[in-house]
Amino acid sequence: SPATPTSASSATDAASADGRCKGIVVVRPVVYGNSAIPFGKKRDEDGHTHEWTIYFRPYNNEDASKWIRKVQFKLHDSYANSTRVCEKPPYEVTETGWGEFEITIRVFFTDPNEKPVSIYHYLRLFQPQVPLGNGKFKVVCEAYDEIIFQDPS
Ligand SMILES: O=C(Nc1ccc(C(=O)N2CC(c3nccs3)C2)s1)[C@@H]1CCCN1
Repeated sequence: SPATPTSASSATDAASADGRCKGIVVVRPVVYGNSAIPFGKKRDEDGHTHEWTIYFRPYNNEDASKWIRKVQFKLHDSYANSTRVCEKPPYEVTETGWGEFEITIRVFFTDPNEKPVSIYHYLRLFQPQVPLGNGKFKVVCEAYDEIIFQDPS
């Protein structure tokens, strides 16, 4: 096979037969998690106690749609349409409920060579509290992570 460059002076130098850029690593910092606000009292019609939002976003304020094709949020099966799809930013779902459960976040990429990734977040309604300044509080439970693309297209 033709001699491959020992060091890629640029991504185009490192392109190989399959169109991937060998030796290139792209790191995408992300944040995912949920916020929640208590109603204050249980809602009579369904017993729900909180409004919450589950979200996935780039850590920096970039246009995520350049590398993210869509984001799916798989809620508990008791929710109608329990697989929610965001085709464009913001990648978030706001719902109401009374308890905590695991949500699967599945991220699909614009690069057809990249498989989707699944991220698991346990919805939190009670801790950690963040004061709103008016004697009330919200809950924010989120994590920083990085999506690593090895030899991207
Ligand atoms: O809480 C928990 N699981 C939950 C699953 C779903 C929950 C919820 O909040 N809701 C269902 C939804 C709807 N109600 C009516 C129509 S959809 C509102 S809570 C577990 C149990 C032990 C520890 N955590």
